[in-house]
Amino acid sequence: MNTKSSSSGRIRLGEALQRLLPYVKPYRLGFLAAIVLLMARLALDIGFATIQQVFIDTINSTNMQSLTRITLICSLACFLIILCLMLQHYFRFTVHSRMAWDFRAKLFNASHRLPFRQLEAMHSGDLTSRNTKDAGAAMGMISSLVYDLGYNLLLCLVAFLYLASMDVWLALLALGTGPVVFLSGRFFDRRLRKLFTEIYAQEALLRGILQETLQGMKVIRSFSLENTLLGRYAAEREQLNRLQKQKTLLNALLWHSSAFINNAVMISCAVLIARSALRGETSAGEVLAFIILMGRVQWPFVHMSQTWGGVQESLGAADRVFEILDAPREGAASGDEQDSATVSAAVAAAEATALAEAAALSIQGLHYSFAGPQSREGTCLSGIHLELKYGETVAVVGPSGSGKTTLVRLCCGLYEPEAGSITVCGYGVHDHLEAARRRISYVPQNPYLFSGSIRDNLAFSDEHASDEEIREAARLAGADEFIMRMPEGYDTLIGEHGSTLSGGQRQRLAIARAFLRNAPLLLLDEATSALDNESERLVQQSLDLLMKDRTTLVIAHRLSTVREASRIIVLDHGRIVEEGTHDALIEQDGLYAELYHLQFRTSPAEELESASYAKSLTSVLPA
Ligand SMILES: Nc1ncnc2c1ncn2[C@@H]1O[C@H](COP(=O)(O)OP(=O)(O)OP(=O)(O)O)[C@@H](O)[C@H]1O
Repeated sequence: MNTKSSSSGRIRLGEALQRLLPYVKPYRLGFLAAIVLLMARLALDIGFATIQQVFIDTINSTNMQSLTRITLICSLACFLIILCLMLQHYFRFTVHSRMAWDFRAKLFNASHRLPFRQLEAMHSGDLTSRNTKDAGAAMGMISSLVYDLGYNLLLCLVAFLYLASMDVWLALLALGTGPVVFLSGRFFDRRLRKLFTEIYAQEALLRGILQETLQGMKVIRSFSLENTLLGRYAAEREQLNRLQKQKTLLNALLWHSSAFINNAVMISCAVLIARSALRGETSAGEVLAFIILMGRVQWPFVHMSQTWGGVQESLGAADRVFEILDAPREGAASGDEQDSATVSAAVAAAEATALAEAAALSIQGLHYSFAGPQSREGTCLSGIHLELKYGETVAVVGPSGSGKTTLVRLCCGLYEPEAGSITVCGYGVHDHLEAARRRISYVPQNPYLFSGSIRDNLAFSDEHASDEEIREAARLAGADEFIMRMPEGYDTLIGEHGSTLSGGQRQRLAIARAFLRNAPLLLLDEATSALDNESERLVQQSLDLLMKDRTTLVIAHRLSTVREASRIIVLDHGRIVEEGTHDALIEQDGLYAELYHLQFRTSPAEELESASYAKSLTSVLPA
């Protein structure tokens, strides 16, 4: 997905309207109220010209009583116009704001359904911009077209008819030049729309830099990178300034060229009507009414020209928003909708059969490349065959970049295999994504915690879990003790990404989530982050308990894990190059033996410690 500019996916106005108008439905009463108030304002606007005509003629007639009456009517009209404007403003913007939030909700949903590869390719700042500012700007198209453009067209028509009743030729002159004003503005349309798309993309880029900078503040400070990042921000900001300067120039040209044509026509018409007044054919009041009405015929064209500029802006934003809404959904081929409809009975029955017949995890002929199906470059995994029987623990080892993480992500259905299939407890990840995912617990190296309470973070695994179940999961993960020591216990807020917790505590919360989920297949990426010895021991203890009686595919970084695994598979350049038990592979003296000496067996003392630790664990684990 192009994050810098999306000029390729340009949506037409008709199509955009067709897709945005349904959002009006829930708020149609407020929407209609704003239209009715607009019509009232229109009537008052036109009526005001007549009132002013009478006002001036009354001044000339020096009749004091009539003057008082017309002054009161004039004030009342002013008051009503202001009242209409206020109420209309209230309804218009309340409805717009609600529609924009509904639209954002739909976009948020679609963003969650984007294939993971697409998400990886986009900057989160860009996606945030599309979900917030761009969505609001795209929805702004409805109010611009209905309230601004629609109102101005009507005002122009009614004022023209009124004017024509006074002088048909001057009315035609005032009307005839209007389209020239409007069409002269269309000259800028294409450029404006492209510019707006570029501005939105550039703003998204800046938001991304800001977001990254704030999140990486610790690293930035410790490496003294402030100036580098500020420089980068300034360069991108400068580019945004350049684009905004171009936009301002174009808008100035658009608005003022139309205002110039408008003024020239107004002055010519005013001179003609003034000459008629000098000849005694028209009263002073009629001259004033004529000039006001002429303004009402002409000005809408200037205003429409500006509104049209705003519509181009909305279309620029809509291009970026619809790009997300129209992107393919993750697991589009999956039969989960039907699956979830019939989930309770049919799936439970199927599960019994699946459990009896299928392997916990079956990977057949798996091939995956980051460069896409047509490319031979960037092949990440190739010809992977692997079966995990229920209760088995298989360790995956391999040099950095050999494809271990990618393999786990494919099992979770985050990537779509180019060839081959993955089945979890009998459910194909491709065909039954949700069903397969419900049978997986994934414990990553760096668990992601949400800002909120500990309880909320744990309940993500099972929203129906009771407090007791949550506590039991935390107990099993060795987390209950430190949670209870916190001021608010399970209600303690843990800050953004769990920033108030230590690495070991975050790991144990991730393990507690897995206990709570209680899925038959555990995918585990062992933490390599520098945990201190005590934390590592506690985390290891919880993990061993979690793995007990579960089928586990583990990216192993610990000696104890590889030793205890029923099988070890060794990945190299995306292929399984060795497979067997620890002892068999050591004897084979291939890549595993090499890795073992380099990666796992750092010192004989450590090996000894690890072996005795493994022994001690068996005594603490429940039978
Ligand atoms: N999102 C991505 N886009 C393109 N290439 C990627 C992406 N993620 C990983 N790769 C590439 O795929 C290969 C395998 O990466 P992977 O993360 O699966 O390796 P790994 O064995 O888990 O490595 P490590 O042990 O260092 O974590 C690497 O060459 C990596 O550069």
